[in-house]
Amino acid sequence: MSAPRILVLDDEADLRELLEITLLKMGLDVDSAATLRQARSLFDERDYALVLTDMRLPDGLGLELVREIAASGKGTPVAVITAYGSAENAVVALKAGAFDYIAKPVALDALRVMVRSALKLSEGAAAADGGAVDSRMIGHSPAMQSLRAQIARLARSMAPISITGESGSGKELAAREIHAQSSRASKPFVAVNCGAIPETLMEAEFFGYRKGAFTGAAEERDGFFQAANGGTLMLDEVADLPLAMQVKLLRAIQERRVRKIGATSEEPVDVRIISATHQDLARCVETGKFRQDLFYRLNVIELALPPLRERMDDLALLADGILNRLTGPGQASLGPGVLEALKAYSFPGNVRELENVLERALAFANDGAIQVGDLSLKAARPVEGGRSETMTPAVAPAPVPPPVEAVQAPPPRPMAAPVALGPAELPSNLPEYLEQVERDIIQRALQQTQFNRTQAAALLGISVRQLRYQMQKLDICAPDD
Ligand SMILES: Nc1ncnc2c1ncn2[C@@H]1O[C@H](COP(=O)(O)OP(=O)(O)OP(=O)(O)O)[C@@H](O)[C@H]1O
Repeated sequence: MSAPRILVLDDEADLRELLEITLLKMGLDVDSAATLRQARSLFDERDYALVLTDMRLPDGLGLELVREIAASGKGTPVAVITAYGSAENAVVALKAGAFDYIAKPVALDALRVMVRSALKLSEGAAAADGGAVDSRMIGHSPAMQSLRAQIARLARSMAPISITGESGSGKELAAREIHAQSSRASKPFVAVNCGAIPETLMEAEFFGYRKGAFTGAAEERDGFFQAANGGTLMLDEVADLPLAMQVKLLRAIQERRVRKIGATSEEPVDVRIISATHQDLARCVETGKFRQDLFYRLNVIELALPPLRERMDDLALLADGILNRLTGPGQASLGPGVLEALKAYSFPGNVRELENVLERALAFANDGAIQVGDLSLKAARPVEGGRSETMTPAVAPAPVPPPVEAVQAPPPRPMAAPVALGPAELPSNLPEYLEQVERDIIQRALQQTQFNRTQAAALLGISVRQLRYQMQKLDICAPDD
């Protein structure tokens, strides 16, 4: 079998030669061109495993070739070579359908990594992995079909993706799916909840540290970037990143290099970034909470997940899939009227809430047959500012109590409500009293939101990080802890 063939398009003879030699040494065949015209005619004649093009050419822009190849339907990955510091060009090329980019001066180690990644795509390795991916993503609604098609397309590129969608709508699941269908599938997928890391630990967590870099650094440790090397790093709740960390992250993404705390040199990292948030990032930029340059970098391609209430056609399939996962195939079922009751509910907590509702209902159900009375659907309440008006009216909780002999619901978590004080009364121990009040309020918010920390934090007007910190301090556990 002949070696994969690469098309190199660059008008600088020196750089073209360097690229040719590097690729030949990798055992690949190379054709090269110095103008767009030559490249077009070569591309029409042959199939390439990768096209590598400079941006500025004597007879036009490399971007034109990117667009033409994307429209050709051949599925050939194209990577662009951008001038040093012209991050904007890279973003434009990625948006136009480029698979990846590499900045001048071309670092040969990074070039090799990129080429190998492109080859995996061309060899169909990704298709083999991706096609047979054991997908957990359920749904046949038009919204889900379009989402699947977008995921398949995005999996073939290195472009940073920003996933938006309400809490529990499946943002992390979609990110995992993109990774699983990509040429990076055999490498790690690392998901980081940016809202859960204390600010003081952020740099160490993201970039790692050398032994002795600070008090307590007894061993050298990798950060998230090193852990995700070769794979995908998902930055969940990215809007919660403090501004100082945003600067460092932008640098790491742009340079594709990170420096461990205490290290004197940087190390290259090959990581695809997927970010997610349930907040409006553009709005965060307007209010100065999020850096515009980082927003621009992360938001190259946006993937919007529909809320569950906008794809109720999927409800039966989803319920089936969730019940199968919880009890095993065919062990649980929905009784008369249950699906209708679920469909009439607005699911502010989306698929996660559906999972919780079904799990709880199962605890009440006889022999796995869930009845309307086993569902306890909450009155809808606003999830975040401004969202509530889009919700459909909620169903009142069904009045039928579970039969006495039914499986007992899990015992409620102990809630030490604070002792109410009379108007003239003072607590004998103020810190203890305040702790009790705080614990009681946090527990109530968590129970109201079925332990969805993001929603509970929003209800209480604090960040998820603050909520996690308080939960830890007050020793409040969620069922999934
Ligand atoms: N289409 C789907 N099919 C099956 N399960 C799904 C689907 N979408 C979401 N889920 C499930 O719902 C739960 C929540 O999904 P996920 O964690 O991906 O949501 P999220 O949007 O990232 O939530 P958050 O905003 O709180 O981080 C998970 O258990 C996930 O497996």
